[in-house]
Amino acid sequence: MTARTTAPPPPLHVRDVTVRFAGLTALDDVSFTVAPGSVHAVIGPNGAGKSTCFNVLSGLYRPAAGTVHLGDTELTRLAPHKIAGLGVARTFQNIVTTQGTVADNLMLGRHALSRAGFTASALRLPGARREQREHLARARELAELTGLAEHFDAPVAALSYGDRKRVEFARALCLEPRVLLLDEPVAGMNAAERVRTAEVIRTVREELGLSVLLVEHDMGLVMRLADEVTVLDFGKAIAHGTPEEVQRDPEVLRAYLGTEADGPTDSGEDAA
Ligand SMILES: Nc1ncnc2c1ncn2[C@@H]1O[C@H](COP(=O)(O)OP(=O)(O)OP(=O)(O)O)[C@@H](O)[C@H]1O
Repeated sequence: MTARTTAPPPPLHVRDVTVRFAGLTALDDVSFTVAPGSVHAVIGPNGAGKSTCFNVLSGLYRPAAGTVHLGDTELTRLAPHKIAGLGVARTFQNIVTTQGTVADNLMLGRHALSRAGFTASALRLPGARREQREHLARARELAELTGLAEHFDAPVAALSYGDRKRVEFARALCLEPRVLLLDEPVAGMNAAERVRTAEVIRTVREELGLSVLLVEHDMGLVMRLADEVTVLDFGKAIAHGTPEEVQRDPEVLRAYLGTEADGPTDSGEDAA
């Protein structure tokens, strides 16, 4: 029994967000909405503002203007741990765990949800022990869902790169998010690992009913997985729509260097 959420997640609204670094406008009045339970991708050429957008959503950057809301709750300018606590969890592009076992890493994710205090856990009081067992059972379920069950007690350092990246993914899921932000989830993976990760993302969305917002350069993954795509270019949102719509959008083709051949097309050898 993996499903936890009974109600669909609230929509995530990004409204008129602007971020400036000295003279550079990294995000310029960007708006989009991640619909409940959807997979929404943010794409764009290098330097378009995708990471900046993620950093605003997860509380690492404060926008000069604009707001982010999860349903009616405003997230703008909250600290990252508060945003995570409100149900928006993220993975990082370049952080891949090498310490401890898979179980240890997933339990770190559960730690934020722990009701028993540190002292009660350290003293192994009965309530804390029960809670610990429940968290471990849930961590095991999420390891199964992300294809890591057979490695649950294995040291992370012994896993393949793709499996290690999925440990990060599973750890974010351990926060029981309603919206999951995935920053280049298949970056650096080989073709087989990309296919596997795409399947896992699809399964997780279906089983847990959460919304997924992803930044990804692998257009095969984006085109097959996303319900909706927002295209950024030089900090502006130049297109929104289904993968098919944005692939045909002349503005998008121009942003990806002018011709259809250079555009965000699916090469056919990518994920899923
Ligand atoms: N901390 C920062 N200080 C100054 N400029 C920054 C900072 N972070 C990003 N930028 C600039 O803001 C713009 C948007 O960068 P961002 O990293 O968001 O783009 P991106 O779409 O994620 O690019 P990539 O696909 O290459 O990762 C770029 O011109 C970048 O150089």
